[in-house]
Amino acid sequence: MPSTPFTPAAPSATLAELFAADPSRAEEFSHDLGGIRFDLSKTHLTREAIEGLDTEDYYDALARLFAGEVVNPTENRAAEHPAERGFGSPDAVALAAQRRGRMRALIDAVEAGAFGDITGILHIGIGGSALGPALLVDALGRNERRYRVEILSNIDGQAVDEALGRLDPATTLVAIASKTFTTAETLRNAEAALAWLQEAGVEDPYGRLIAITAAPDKAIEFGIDETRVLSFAPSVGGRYSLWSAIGFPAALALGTDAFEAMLDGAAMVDEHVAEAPAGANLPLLAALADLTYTQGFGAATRAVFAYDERLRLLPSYLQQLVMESNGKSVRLDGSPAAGPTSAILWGGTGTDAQHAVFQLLHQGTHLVPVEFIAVAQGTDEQDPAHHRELLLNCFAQGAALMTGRSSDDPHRNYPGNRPSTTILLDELDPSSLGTLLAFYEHRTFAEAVLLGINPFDQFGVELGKDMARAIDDPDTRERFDPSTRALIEKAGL
Ligand SMILES: O=P(O)(O)OC[C@H]1O[C@H](O)[C@H](O)[C@@H](O)[C@@H]1O
Repeated sequence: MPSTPFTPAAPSATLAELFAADPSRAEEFSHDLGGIRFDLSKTHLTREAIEGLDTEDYYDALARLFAGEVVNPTENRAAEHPAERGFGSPDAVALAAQRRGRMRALIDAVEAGAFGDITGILHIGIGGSALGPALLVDALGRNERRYRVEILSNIDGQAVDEALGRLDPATTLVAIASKTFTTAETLRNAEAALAWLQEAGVEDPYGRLIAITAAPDKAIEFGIDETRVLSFAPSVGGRYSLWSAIGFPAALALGTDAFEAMLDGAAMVDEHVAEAPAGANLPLLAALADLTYTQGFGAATRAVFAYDERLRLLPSYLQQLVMESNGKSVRLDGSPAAGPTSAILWGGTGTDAQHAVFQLLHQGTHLVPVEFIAVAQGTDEQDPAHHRELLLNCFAQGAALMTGRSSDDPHRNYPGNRPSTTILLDELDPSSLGTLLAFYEHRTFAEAVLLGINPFDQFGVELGKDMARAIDDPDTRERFDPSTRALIEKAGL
């Protein structure tokens, strides 16, 4: 990890000037990988900034990541999610493959009718145990999903009722997904699902439960038979876990071949970062652009807009990946971070967002680097005219942000010079989605290395959990502040 923090400066040239100075800019700053065009040319990245980047620490850290060394020192752990895709120590790769074989066998058993006539799956999990599977199923299983999949995350009883209401207890499997198998929301919702099966008179309700966890003993303690516990390595972080058994509902709904294709698509990025020189290493370039905006330009946020309904869950998936990883204030050695770390990631879908939040992007006082994600090929079912307009809108927004339009009337003046990255997938399929998500993982990792922070712990979420326990106990509740005590009283708790 770097001993001096990396702080890129904002280049003085505008985007228009950068394009004017270099006729090959569009080409030079666009790269293709796994059927995806990554166009970074409308950012303020410059050849000088790339050449000036000291990448020794990054490639060292990458080698340690792939070797299964401890890259998460605050928890004394490796981060072995790439092993799920074949990149890691031989032991980790072999173990991941063996566990995937068990998942496949369980899916085969479901299909062979071992659980009766199953038509739906209730996947209970939260955070990294829900966002990835939800995205995969929503993005890839809209037209050909083989099972009805409901993802239940929130502790809110309304969410429980709604999810259960869409399923038939007689033909539903319940997957309880929790890395730790201690998460309060997930366990509470699992109890509710079990009661639902019992009340419906299902003969062997426990026999319908599947556990997905890195703590198999706890799942067995819960009452789930060992044969139905799918495990994954504790060194796979929650927000990096969709490649493991956490992806079970997607593998079931989309088929194991599709799931494997997604892993292969992700492996392309592992291979890319390991081999590409810095000037062509896409996640590293994107991380450099990110830091140029947070540190050089003082941008607090970064916005991601999916110009494809199938990717509408991408922003929320990325929020956890990016902000839980790099939303830190201290460096690896505990010293304060030298400047801003992760941008606040937000976003939505195009074209909806154009009619809601783009005003601020075009004329507001905040600089917001924007990311557009689009798919060149629409679905077979879709009217091509709609898809054409969707894409044209997407590209028009990037152009408008960059070029602006001057007017003597300040209200009608568009300053331009507002950056965007465009990620254009040839088509959306398991492989390209795997590539896209692994690109974001590696970008987040590269950014952490350049900042000298640990992207793999998340102590920030623990305090609230402790307080939630303490607030439920009348003895410790008394020690809470007057505002909180008054709220509890007002709510009648
Ligand atoms: O999978 P689990 O152990 O149930 O954890 C679920 C989620 O909750 C935690 O609070 C963490 O912030 C997340 O990183 C994690 O994905």
